[in-house]
Amino acid sequence: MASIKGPAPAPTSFPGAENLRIGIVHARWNEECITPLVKGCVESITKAGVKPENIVIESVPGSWELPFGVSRLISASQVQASSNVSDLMGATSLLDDNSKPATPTTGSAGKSKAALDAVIGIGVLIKGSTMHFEYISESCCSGLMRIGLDTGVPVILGVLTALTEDQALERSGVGRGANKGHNHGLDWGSASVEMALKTNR
Ligand SMILES: O=Nc1c(NC[C@H](O)[C@H](O)[C@H](O)CO)[nH]c(=O)[nH]c1=O
Repeated sequence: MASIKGPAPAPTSFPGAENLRIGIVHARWNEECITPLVKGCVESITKAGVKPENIVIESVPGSWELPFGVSRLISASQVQASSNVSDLMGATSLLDDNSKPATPTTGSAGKSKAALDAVIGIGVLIKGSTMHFEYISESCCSGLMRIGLDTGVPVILGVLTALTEDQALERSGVGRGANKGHNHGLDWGSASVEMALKTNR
């Protein structure tokens, strides 16, 4: 019997997307999954009509740091929008020499002055032999939820909590077998644009 699981098709048009500014903060663990997930996310955000220069990509060491990184990026973009600071993150940038994002930052963070309209937190957690996975997963997901509710800026959950490497690879669209799976980054990108437009009404 075919599975009933899965998202309903995303909207096919996103009027107003050309005015949006979207942030992506991704962890740097399990980059064989992170890289396609970030690329899929950027692909669906630009396909929805967001200008590439309005997509800001930052990276953090791991999923534990995602809530802090997302929170920091949102507040920095709001400061920039209100005070026209030239560099999005200033001296305390999340992005430094040894933390280049999985894909080059498509946006030029210092150029656009609007605050971020939505942010996606992307991480890949793979169960190991200890309880580390459970504690990071719960803290990361509840932290990201809280930031969205506290700030009013939609925060999209882009965290894979996989029990096996194959689960993670397949949900990144790069499965090892004949079934490459589905790149969930595509869904996260569409969700960020939809939620940003719902919030900007
Ligand atoms: O342990 N496994 C993982 C992990 N650990 C690091 C953690 O997120 C954090 O960066 C460090 O504890 C430092 O604070 N981070 C991930 O994104 N995925 C994992 O699968």
